Amino acid sequence: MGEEAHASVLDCLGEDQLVELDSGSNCHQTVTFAGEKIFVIGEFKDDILQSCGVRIFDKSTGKWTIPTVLGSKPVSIKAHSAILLGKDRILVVKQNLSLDGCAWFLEIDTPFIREQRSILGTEVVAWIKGVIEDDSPVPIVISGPSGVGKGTLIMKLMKEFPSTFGFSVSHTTRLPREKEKDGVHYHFAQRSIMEKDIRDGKFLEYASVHGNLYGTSFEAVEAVADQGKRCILDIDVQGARSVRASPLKALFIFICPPSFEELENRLRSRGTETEEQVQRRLSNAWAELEQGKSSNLFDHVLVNDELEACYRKLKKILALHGSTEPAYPPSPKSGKLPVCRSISRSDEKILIHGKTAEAGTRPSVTCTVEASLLSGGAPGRTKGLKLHETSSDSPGNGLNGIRLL
Ligand SMILES: Nc1nc2c(ncn2[C@@H]2O[C@H](COP(=O)(O)OP(=O)(O)O)[C@@H](O)[C@H]2O)c(=O)[nH]1
Ligand SMILES: Nc1ncnc2c1ncn2[C@@H]1O[C@H](COP(=O)(O)OP(=O)(O)O)[C@@H](O)[C@H]1O
Repeated sequence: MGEEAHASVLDCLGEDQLVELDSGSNCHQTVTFAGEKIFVIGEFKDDILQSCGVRIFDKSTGKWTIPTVLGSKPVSIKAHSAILLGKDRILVVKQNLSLDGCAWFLEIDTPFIREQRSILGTEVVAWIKGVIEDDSPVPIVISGPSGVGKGTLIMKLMKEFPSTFGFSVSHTTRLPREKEKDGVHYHFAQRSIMEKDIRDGKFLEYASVHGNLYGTSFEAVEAVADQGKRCILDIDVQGARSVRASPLKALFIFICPPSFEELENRLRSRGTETEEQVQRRLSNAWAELEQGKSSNLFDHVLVNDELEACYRKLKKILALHGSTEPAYPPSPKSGKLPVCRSISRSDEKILIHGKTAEAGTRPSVTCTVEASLLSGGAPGRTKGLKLHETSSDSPGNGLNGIRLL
């Protein structure tokens, strides 16, 4: 950060909690006060990529720090407003016109940040993207022992309903099988790189399965949602448990074999594993079957005996009739958020003062955010932004109520 910007920040000390360095619609940096620290968010001339950056000024030491930034950050954050929520995170609202990607959270002192600070020995912050919650059907988690037919059932579903379902492409450290393609079946990764990405908060869940590391990145799930499709995750029981514990709502389905002998037959006849690997998968299958059938983790347990019969049951659970692709409610992501001008606070509510894009239709709009509803979450984990219409005077673009969950 240049001397000029330093001076501007220091000039702001003692003023209100939120101070915009460059006032007006082209504000490039905001300053948020959090105890002894001051967080400057925006684009900095000295950042090579000119992407969104964070600088911290510590009043007690009088020093500036460039923190380690975790989570995927907003690509550009030229015009935005920011406000401190509680003591541990900053809400950043970009002046996007589209609802998707307009709201971000910067974690500054959550338990996760404190832990990372002590591990890394540096200042740490983490970005979380706010996502618009809509009424789209939730992702589907499919688990079951190796060789039970998960992949076969998922393939059938995606073939019959190509516009409805999308596969979450996991990362794995295992070697590709003959017909597997990188980026399609899995992202085949080096262990050290995958472990670093896990540390950097890029994974929704991960687990060590049959001696290899497997994980679902946030990006994998978001890529499917961005295509407007319902996401299918093929993950093991440990992964299913992690997803259950995460804010991602999902439907959990466990697939069982008709017998252990049949599972062994299928695994061997698939011919993709060495004898040693088959043995390992079979011995893990006992525990997986035990957990899958006895825990309350799964919403449905399906026995994959005769393939077509099992597939029909799966379609029934997913409310699919015949081969007609279901018509899902339109996503509000295409809606318009009033251009955010500034944010303020009133009791437990955060008010986002905006202007609509179409000049003359509605000169100013205020969105209300329930501050009390903001809590928890790991870095990279998305938060729900619930939109509700609060005004009936402009039905066309009346998305002027925001609730953050
Ligand atoms: N936790 C977790 N498990 C995964 C993920 N991707 C795949 N798995 C599970 O890892 C196990 C082994 O997968 P794979 O090597 O493809 O063998 P297969 O199940 O026999 O086809 C299966 O139980 C998968 O469901 C993931 O991203 N996370
Ligand atoms: N209901 C079924 N009856 C007989 N064979 C099946 C059935 N379902 C799947 N298979 C076969 O079993 C093998 C393992 O299935 P796969 O889908 O790869 O399992 P998973 O993904 O659970 O490891 C494959 O060769 C597949 O064709």
